[in-house]
Amino acid sequence: MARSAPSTPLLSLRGVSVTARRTGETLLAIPALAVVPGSRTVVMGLSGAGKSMLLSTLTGRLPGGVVLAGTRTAADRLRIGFVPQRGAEALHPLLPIGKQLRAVTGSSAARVARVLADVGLDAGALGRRRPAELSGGQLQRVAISLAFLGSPALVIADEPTSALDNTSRDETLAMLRGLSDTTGSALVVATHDPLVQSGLDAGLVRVEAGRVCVGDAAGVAA
Ligand SMILES: Nc1ncnc2c1ncn2[C@@H]1O[C@H](COP(=O)(O)OP(=O)(O)OP(=O)(O)O)[C@@H](O)[C@H]1O
Repeated sequence: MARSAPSTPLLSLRGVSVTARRTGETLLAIPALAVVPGSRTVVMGLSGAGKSMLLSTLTGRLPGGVVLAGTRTAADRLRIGFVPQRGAEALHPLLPIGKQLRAVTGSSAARVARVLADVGLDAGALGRRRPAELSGGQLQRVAISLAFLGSPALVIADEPTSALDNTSRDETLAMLRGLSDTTGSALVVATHDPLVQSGLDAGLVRVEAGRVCVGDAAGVAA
C-alpha cells in the first residue's frame, strides 16, 4: 500500500472536462480527483487514453487547442517538478550538466552535487559534461535531480521508465521512491507498465478512453 498521508490536498479537480477546441470532442473527463501531500500514485491506461492530458491538467499547463471546464484547485505557491519520458527533454543540450542545474534552480554547487549523488551520479565526473555525453539512464537521473532540486511538493513524471531497459527501470523507480520518501514530495507517474506501481509502492488511477477512474489510490481521493 502507498503511505498514509494527511488529507489536505495539494491539488484537486472536480467536474473537470478537457475538450478539443476545434471539434468539441471530450478528450478527458475527471469527475473528482485529489492529490494529497506525500502520496504516490501511478496513472495507467492504454495509448491515447488521456494519461498525458491528465498530467497536464494537474500541472495547469494544457497544450494548445484544448479547453478546460470545471474546477481545479491548487495549494498556495504549489511547486511542481516534472520528469519527462527522456531526460534530455528536460535539459539544455549545450550547457554542462552541473552549470545548468545550478542556473535553473538557483542551487549551490554543493546542493547540486548532493542531489546528483542521491541518484548515483558523481558531480565531479559528470558535472562538466553536456547532455549528449551521458547515457539515456544517466540523463534520466539528471532529470530526476532537476525535478527534485526545486524542493517541489509534487513531482509529476510522464512515462519516466519507458525508454529504459529493465535494470535502469528498476533503479529509476527505486530512486523516485527513495527521493519521495526523503523529501516528502508527492509523486504522480503515468505509465503503461504494471511493474511501475509495485516498484513505487503507489496507489492507482486508471484512465479509460478519456475517463479518469480512481482505483486503490491511497492519497488520491475521489
Ligand atoms: N493539443 C491537443 N489537441 C487536441 N487533441 C489532443 C491534444 N493533445 C492530445 N490530444 C488527444 O487527446 C487524447 C489523449 O492524449 P494523451 O496524449 O493524453 O494520451 P496518452 O494516454 O498519454 O497516450 P500515450 O500513452 O500514447 O502517450 C488523444 O486522443 C490525443 O489525440
